[in-house]
Amino acid sequence: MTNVEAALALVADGMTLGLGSGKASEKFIAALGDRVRAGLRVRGVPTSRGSAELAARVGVPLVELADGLPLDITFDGADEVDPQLNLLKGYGNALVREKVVAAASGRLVILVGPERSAEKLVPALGSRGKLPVEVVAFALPLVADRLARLGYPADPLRTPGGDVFLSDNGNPILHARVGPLADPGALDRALHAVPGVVDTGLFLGMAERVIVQHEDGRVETRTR
Ligand SMILES: O=C(CO)[C@H](O)[C@H](O)COP(=O)(O)O
Repeated sequence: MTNVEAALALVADGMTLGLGSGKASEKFIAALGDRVRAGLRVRGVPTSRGSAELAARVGVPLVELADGLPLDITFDGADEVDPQLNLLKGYGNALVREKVVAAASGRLVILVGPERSAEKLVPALGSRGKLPVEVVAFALPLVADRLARLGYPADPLRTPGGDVFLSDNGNPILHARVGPLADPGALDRALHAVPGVVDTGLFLGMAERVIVQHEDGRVETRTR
């Protein structure tokens, strides 16, 4: 059994599902498409243009968030998972829509691995060194300055051509250089207090379970 198969076992006919972004989510969406073509009736709310395109290609019916509320389960990936199942997300730049869709769901189930699973299971969030923060373009200098004062220098993500990258929401994303965070909740609150911050990659107290596929193929489910 793979972590995707373990996740699919949670899906029932008639559910409305949040569809995450990134490689783990893409595997889930592709496998969900197989089930839909075999007769499963579900609807999906995508968290990025990429997930929407893949879901449409594999035959998963999509609905707008307004027509999907309340969602039953969101399946997504993560960049870091701490022992309490707090998450750091957004290396794939879909953090705002991912957090909105997760918050609109009764349950958030996270798929990790097999790629980089050992690296992603961290003792403290921030261990991989990067925290994405989406901001309103006008506020970029202010938020970068506040981050630097907090001890986390940050630069906007750029395209290969050197332009400031814009998310699906049309906003820049600052990548703050962080280390293991002693109090991620305090940092999240401090950042949300800065005008122009749209959201951070800290998903605290949101995940119900994390289904890890270790590099040796073993599947482990962690619940909160
Ligand atoms: O937060 C995300 C995108 O914004 C992804 O869920 C996260 O980056 C994990 O992606 P992958 O499954 O490709 O490792």
